[in-house]
Amino acid sequence: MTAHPTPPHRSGFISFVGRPNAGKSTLTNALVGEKIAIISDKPQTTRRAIRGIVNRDDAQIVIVDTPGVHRPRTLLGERLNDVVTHTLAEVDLIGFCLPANEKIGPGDRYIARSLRDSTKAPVIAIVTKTDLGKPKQIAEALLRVQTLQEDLGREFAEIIPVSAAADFQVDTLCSIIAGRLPEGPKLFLDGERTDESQQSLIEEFIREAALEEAREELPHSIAVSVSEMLPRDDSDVIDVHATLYVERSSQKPILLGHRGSRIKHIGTTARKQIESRLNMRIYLHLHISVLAEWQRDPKKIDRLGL
Ligand SMILES: Nc1nc2c(ncn2[C@@H]2O[C@H](COP(=O)(O)OP(=O)(O)OP(=O)(O)O)[C@@H](O)[C@H]2O)c(=O)[nH]1
Repeated sequence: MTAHPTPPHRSGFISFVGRPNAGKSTLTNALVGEKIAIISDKPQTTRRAIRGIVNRDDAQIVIVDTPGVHRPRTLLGERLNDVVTHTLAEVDLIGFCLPANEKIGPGDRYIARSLRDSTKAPVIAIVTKTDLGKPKQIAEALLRVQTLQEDLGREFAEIIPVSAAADFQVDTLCSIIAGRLPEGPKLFLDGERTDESQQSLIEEFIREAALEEAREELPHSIAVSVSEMLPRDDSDVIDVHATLYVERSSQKPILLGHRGSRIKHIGTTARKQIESRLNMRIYLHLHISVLAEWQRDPKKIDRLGL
């Protein structure tokens, strides 16, 4: 009997791109197995590159979840696009997410051309949300995807249908990604799932809770900044002070709710998420402040660390 040689360990970075709502965050979470990127029904909720790490016996996959590439309309949009281009130039692999239940549009072609211009990394076409389509539609979607190769300027390394929601082919995708990373040792220690700072994660969780509450009224106008995290002397509780920024004073009461009921609810939801995900005990002090037109002002964006 001949012993099989152990396959080499691989490690590297992958970034998922795709237009808003393509399912990038959900896929990241399905692969990493923990809620790290924030998810929302509203597009453009992912504001910064968040890394999730998948540790396997044969590979370590570091996922850099980028905001959707899109034509910038505001300064914040431009910054997000800068982050994206910067990130794309440095990754080993790209996963281009294309929802099975939607036609390929100008947005997808724009992304394909951005990829052509900004990276030489292999691109895997991932047809997402297959649970939303019939087999015939999925087959058609897989064919349609190939037309993007013209804009991409090269062939896709793979084309694979997945559903993060129905856990269809997520493991297969994981193996494909692992197999395409360069040989190398682990880049992050075991047990580490994200290198995003605790504070940023806390901000993301609060923002997600606020979006859940005020989805209809304030789709994009909420930013969150943690100002202080103070450990208590007499217990392991940490007092976290955070501010939710809205753009207009008329938006303040929306977040406050009747007698502060909404902000209270946001606080409870966020605290529970933070405590269970980050394994810490906190007391959350939430404040609401108006930062007028923060999306268009570079100084204000800097203040929020975006
Ligand atoms: N049915 C179904 N819905 C999905 C699946 N993946 C994602 N979704 C939903 O699609 C919506 C968008 O998913 P996200 O993961 O936030 O998409 P995204 O590409 O990260 O979006 P942005 O952050 O806006 O760029 C959410 O409502 C998800 O619940 C899936 O496999 N099946």
